[in-house]
Amino acid sequence: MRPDDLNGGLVAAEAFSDDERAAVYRAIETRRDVRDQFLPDPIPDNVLRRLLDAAHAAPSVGFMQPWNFILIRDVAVRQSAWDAFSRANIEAEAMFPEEKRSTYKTLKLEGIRKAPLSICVTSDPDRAGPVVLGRTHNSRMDSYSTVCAIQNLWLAARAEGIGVGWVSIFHDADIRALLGIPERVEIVAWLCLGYVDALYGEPELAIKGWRQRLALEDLVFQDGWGRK
Ligand SMILES: Cc1cc2c(cc1C)N(C[C@H](O)[C@H](O)[C@H](O)COP(=O)(O)O)c1[nH]c(=O)[nH]c(=O)c1N2
Repeated sequence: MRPDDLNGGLVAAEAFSDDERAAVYRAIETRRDVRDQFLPDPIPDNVLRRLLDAAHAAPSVGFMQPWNFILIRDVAVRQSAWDAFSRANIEAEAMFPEEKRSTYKTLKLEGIRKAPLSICVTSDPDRAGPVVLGRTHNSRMDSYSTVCAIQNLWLAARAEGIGVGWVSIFHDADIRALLGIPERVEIVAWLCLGYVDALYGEPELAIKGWRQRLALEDLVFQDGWGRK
């Protein structure tokens, strides 16, 4: 819409109905990071398109839309990604204090081979030229934009009965080489996607005793850092 159009492009923005609002909060509250509950059923193209449309509707700094979505169904490619995860996960375990290592070892932290689809989400810092509106004073804003796209996809997937798991335990260089991603492009996420018929009611890491949800009251300050 051009700026001289009637209403300047504005459309009505009434609050959602009770049911619509409940659905939005339900998606937010029941979204989970999925590692093991994936069913093998493929995600139909039209459903995948809805998820990608949701991601592509995300806010982005200067409207730069820095994301790309590399769809990976190939079993051999997913196996190589799992190998990269597996090597890194051994290193990861050793980084924790000794008393946490045995618990760490019991955690399932990826679903790369079980989920029928992986999506590697990348962020291209050069998408909108060297000077980007809103990124002028903080160069990380393009990555943050891409994370917004991932969250949109994650929530839309919940509404579709599709689980999503974010995997970040790998050396970038391994995934970069595997998928031919240029050096200048940032790898933001490896996502595992598949239909699910069960989800944990709380974060799996909380249920398995790794870490509990913090009290919101402790995280909200009034008019300055630390002021309750
Ligand atoms: C940036 C980023 C990176 C990762 C994750 C998340 C995010 C936001 N999470 C999932 C994470 O553990 C999970 O979100 C929390 O434990 C909270 O659980 P729910 O997402 O509410 O189920 C995650 N989980 C996992 O098993 N392996 C991983 O490598 C990662 N990496």
